[in-house]
Amino acid sequence: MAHPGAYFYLPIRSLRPRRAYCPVTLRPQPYPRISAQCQRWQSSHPGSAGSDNATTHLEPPSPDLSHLNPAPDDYSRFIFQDKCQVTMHAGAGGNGCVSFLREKYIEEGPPNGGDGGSGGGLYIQAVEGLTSLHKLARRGVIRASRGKNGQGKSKGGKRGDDILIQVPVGTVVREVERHDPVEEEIARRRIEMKEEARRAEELKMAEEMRRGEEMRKAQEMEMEEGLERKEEEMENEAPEIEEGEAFAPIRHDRWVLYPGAHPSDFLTVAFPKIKPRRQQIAAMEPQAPIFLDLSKPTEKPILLAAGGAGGLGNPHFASRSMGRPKFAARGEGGMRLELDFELKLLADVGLVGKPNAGKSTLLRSLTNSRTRIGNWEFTTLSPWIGTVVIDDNTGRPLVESKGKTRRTNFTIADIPGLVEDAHLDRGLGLGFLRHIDRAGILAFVLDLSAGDPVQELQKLWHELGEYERLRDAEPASEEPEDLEGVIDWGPSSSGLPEFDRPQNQDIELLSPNEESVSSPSNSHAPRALPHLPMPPLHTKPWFVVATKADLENTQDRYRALQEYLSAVQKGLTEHPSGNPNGWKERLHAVPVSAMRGEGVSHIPRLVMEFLE
Ligand SMILES: Nc1nc2c(ncn2[C@@H]2O[C@H](COP(=O)(O)OP(=O)(O)OP(=O)(O)O)[C@@H](O)[C@H]2O)c(=O)[nH]1
Ligand SMILES: [Mg+2]
Repeated sequence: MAHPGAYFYLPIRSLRPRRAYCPVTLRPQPYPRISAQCQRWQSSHPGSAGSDNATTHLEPPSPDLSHLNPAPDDYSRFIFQDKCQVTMHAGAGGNGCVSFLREKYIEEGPPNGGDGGSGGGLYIQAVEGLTSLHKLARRGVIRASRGKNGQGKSKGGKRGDDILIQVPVGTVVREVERHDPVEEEIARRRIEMKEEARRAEELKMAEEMRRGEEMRKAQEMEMEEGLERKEEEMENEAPEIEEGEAFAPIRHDRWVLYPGAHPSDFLTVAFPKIKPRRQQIAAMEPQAPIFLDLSKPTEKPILLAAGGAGGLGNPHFASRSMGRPKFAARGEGGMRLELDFELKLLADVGLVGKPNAGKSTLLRSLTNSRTRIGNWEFTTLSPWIGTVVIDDNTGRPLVESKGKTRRTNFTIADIPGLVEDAHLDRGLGLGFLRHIDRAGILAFVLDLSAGDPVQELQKLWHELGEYERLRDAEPASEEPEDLEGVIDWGPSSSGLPEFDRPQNQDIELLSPNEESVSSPSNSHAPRALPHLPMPPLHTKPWFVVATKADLENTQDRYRALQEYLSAVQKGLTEHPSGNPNGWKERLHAVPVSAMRGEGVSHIPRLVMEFLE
């Protein structure tokens, strides 16, 4: 036990209770205006913003609001990419092995070369939690590994490792180009067989003509010199050599030769005509050309391209006439795919507003994002995606989900500010209007302190409408004039491809008479992909976030905005987009002070209503 005298030496400061850090005392100004507006909004929307327990969960007392009004250098860099093209290679199959059993007293054992391992496949999966394609874009070329070669003693080669690429939900994958060695080999064989059939036909005709000629000559001779002389002539004729029977040069791209063999050993070897092979799993590949609309998370990875089949070892070629074949098959090559990835759904909610409206501050107050905030226009120069976690990762949802799919979070995109005539590429260009196009729900962020919010809303809708008009007119003007040789294809309406390729289609040898199957997959010219079809902007659910409600003279403006929206909803006023079919089921204007973090808790509730 310490001596009571010891306390005498302690500094007096340490004995005093520490004063808790309290932002309220640091910023003593009350904000009665926003609180009053929020309360009114709550009472008018009892379902969505009541004073139930969930509110207290959603809006825990924030001890520190400095992150909502940060210093100019307090932000992080957000790398974002919504489009990219990637070249992907499936692994080639390993080669078969040429080997023979060697044992004591067995001089020339039977063949025992193992088969090569199959190459690694390419898989894709859409997962939640990813928001950008920049990681994929950085990889550029992706290769699955090759299967290992077979070995002696009938040891098969190890199969190559598969590659799984993960993309954000809402990604659309389209094929730009493909190079399929198996398909090419099939096409080459088809040409060869046609050529052979043509040559056989020619020989047959030549033979018939020769026979006819001989008959004619014989008759003449019979008449002129007699039968004896004709027989003499026929004996002197050269023996028939069928061109088709000549041995073709060895195809080293298809065969592995026994290293111990001499090239002359193969002069009389007739290499079997084996069909190009595919792995069984290749039947699961989506139909070419690939079009995948990954609008939902995919539980199981989807196969894009199976690796090449492994080559067969030499025992496969043993026959009665050739007991010890000194060759084995090489593995089939892997497919090369050039794929275009595009985010069709950037985020569940897109923040649309003029520069300096307070979009980034709103995103900061809703999420943990560290987007840049500044009191000047174009603080945000590229989209930022934030995730609103609605179950706090505790398993107990803060917003009760009524739908079957229990969502635990949703994403919000902070998009650079929209200026007047943005559709004419003013401001930060048309690029970010494309991002607005890719948001599921539009949240119009209106600065109540900046002027008439109704007018502002109408201007924003006008820009969107003009952009939409240009966007829809674009494909026609971009159509290439010369369409010859371009293979036209339309994305499947069902989104996900149908896995209906017959199992044995790939290993079937086509008869020479068969017409060549159109193979759009093998067209080598890269195709200009058409624009992704997007739903019309005016049909998307939308709501208004009336921000900076803590400032002076904002109450009347908010009231006017509310009246305007209820008139639109009732059909008394034209939809701000000017389109009679514009979405106006449930129009809300949520007053918030993003900088104070007040009123923002209603937004997750509202968004969840829309999402369900
Ligand atoms: N008083 C008040 N000021 C706010 C509020 N929200 C944002 N601001 C201020 O408004 C200014 C602009 O905020 P930002 O969030 O950067 O605006 P923005 O819409 O992202 O602007 P851009 O990125 O340029 O398009 C900053 O100085 C913020 O502090 C608010 O609710 N109340
Ligand atoms: Mg911003």
